[in-house]
Formats: sequence, C-alpha cells, structure tokens
Amino acid sequence: MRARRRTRQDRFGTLTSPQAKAHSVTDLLHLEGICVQFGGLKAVDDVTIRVPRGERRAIIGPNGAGKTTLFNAITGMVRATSGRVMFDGRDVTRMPVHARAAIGMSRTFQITNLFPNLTVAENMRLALRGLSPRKFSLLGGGSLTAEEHARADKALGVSRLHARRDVVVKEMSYGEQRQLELAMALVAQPKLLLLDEPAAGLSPSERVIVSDIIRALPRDLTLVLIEHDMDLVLSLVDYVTCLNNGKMLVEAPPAEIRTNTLVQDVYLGKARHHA
Ligand SMILES: Nc1ncnc2c1ncn2[C@@H]1O[C@H](COP(=O)(O)OP(=O)(O)OP(=O)(O)O)[C@@H](O)[C@H]1O
Repeated sequence: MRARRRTRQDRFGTLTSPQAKAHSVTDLLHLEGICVQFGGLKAVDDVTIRVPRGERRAIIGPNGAGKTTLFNAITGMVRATSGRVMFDGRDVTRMPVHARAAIGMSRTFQITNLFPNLTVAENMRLALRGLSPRKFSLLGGGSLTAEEHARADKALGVSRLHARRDVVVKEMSYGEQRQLELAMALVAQPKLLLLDEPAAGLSPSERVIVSDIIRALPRDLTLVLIEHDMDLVLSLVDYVTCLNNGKMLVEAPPAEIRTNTLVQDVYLGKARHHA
C-alpha cells in the first residue's frame, strides 16, 4: 500500500499515467477515463480513479464539479459516454443499477429516500425485500428469515437506531432519518458503500453522530463519499480526489489536500465568484 501511495504522489499532476491503465485485483473500484456528457456539457471529463479494497475515499470539489454525476456513473444511474467502470474485477460499464447493487454496490442519496409513514423496522424490511429475488407483496406477508433479522439488527446497531425500530420515520429527526438511510444501505452487506453528502442539512451535533458512525464502520468496507464539509470529510477518509469542472484536479491524502494550493484556489475561486 505504501509503495502504491508513493507512485500516486509521484504522478501528482500527471494523473493518467500508463500504470493507471492496468487493472489491479487490489482495486475494488477502478474508473478508467470516465466521461459523462449532457449535450454540450462534459459534466465528468476523463476521470480515472482507483479505489483499493478497504479504502475510504472522498470525492470533493466545488458546486457543479461533477461529483454526483460521477457517483451516478459508478452506480449506473447515468451511462458513461465513454470510459470503463470496473468493480470487483468485472466490467460493469453497461450493467444496470440493480445488477450493480446485486454484486455489492450500495448507495445513499442526498435527498432522503424513505417511507415516512412506516416504522424503522418496516423500512428495513422493504430494504431487505428490495434485495430478495423472492416475489411477494411489499407490505404484506413474507416475514423475515432469522438471517435477515440478524442483518437488519446489525445494520440498525451500526447506525445507532437499534432502540428506534418501532418509531414511525416521520416522527424522527432529520439526522435519524439519515442514519436510517445508512442502515438501509448497509443491510445489503455491500462491498462498496457510496455516501452522497451524509452530513448535508444536519445540525453540528447530528454531524458528530453521523461522522462517528461512519468512522466506526467495518474497515474492510470500501467507502466512497461526497461531502462538502471539508473538516468532516478530511477527518474520515484515507485518500481524496478533488474534481473541478468535471476533471480530476488533485489526488492526495487528507493532510496534503488541506494545504494544496490548487484545491484552495478552486474553493476560494468559487467563493469569490459567489460573493
Ligand atoms: N441530468 C443532467 N442534465 C444536464 N446537466 C446536468 C445533469 N446533471 C448534472 N448536470 C450538470 O453537470 C454539472 C455537474 O453536476 P453535478 O451535480 O454532478 O455536480 P456536483 O459536483 O455534484 O455539484 P453539487 O456539489 O452542487 O451537488 C453541472 O453543471 C450540472 O448542472
């Protein structure tokens, strides 16, 4: 791992070296030259990223940098215009969203995606049902197996919602709802968890809870997260990719990102632009 890091730091600024083209079994996710074009706009422009198994990676960048579009290309919600998405040793570029989910990709969304009139436990049941190939009515029968119960309990425990399983979702705080989204993503037992702005809209105390939960996730779970709160994200991840105008600007560990002038320039530049 250490040798690989040195290589990457050497190619700081030359991010698409020939070595980047070779797929390694240590990489759970390997994006090769991903472009996503909307009409005349290149929202993602030739992005090559390798995420080794077990790494926690942040995707940062100012508004409109292409972070969410890149997430969508990873999960299959948008089709890459060109480039390849390699996941767990397979080319998933043409695979639909549900098929990528079935082989181990799980994602939370910026906007909550819950059933507000159902309880926590019922939402978990629906999350599990979404994974099951068995056919049955969503809210009707199909009680959980012991193994499914255990998975739901574990995911709720990790997300610190164990004591809230019978609470109706709309009665919970926004922070707890974000925790439930996380639990619903975890119940799939993913290899790769993609978190889209997990702390967006949370109060400072809720941010502490969510960051503690993320920090305590199993170390063998590979994480890729988008987050605007720089202090929070840099305290959570091993490595950072900064995008700007759809392109890769910098890849570096958090300590280098804090002091990187290119990163500072794009954030301050945007701040000046919006001032
Ligand atoms: N479906 C779409 N059709 C057309 N343009 C789009 C579409 N989705 C995103 N874009 C544009 O692509 C660019 C990148 O958007 P994206 O949402 O990926 O950026 P982001 O880095 O996630 O921004 P933010 O931090 O504000 O969420 C923006 O200019 C956006 O307007």
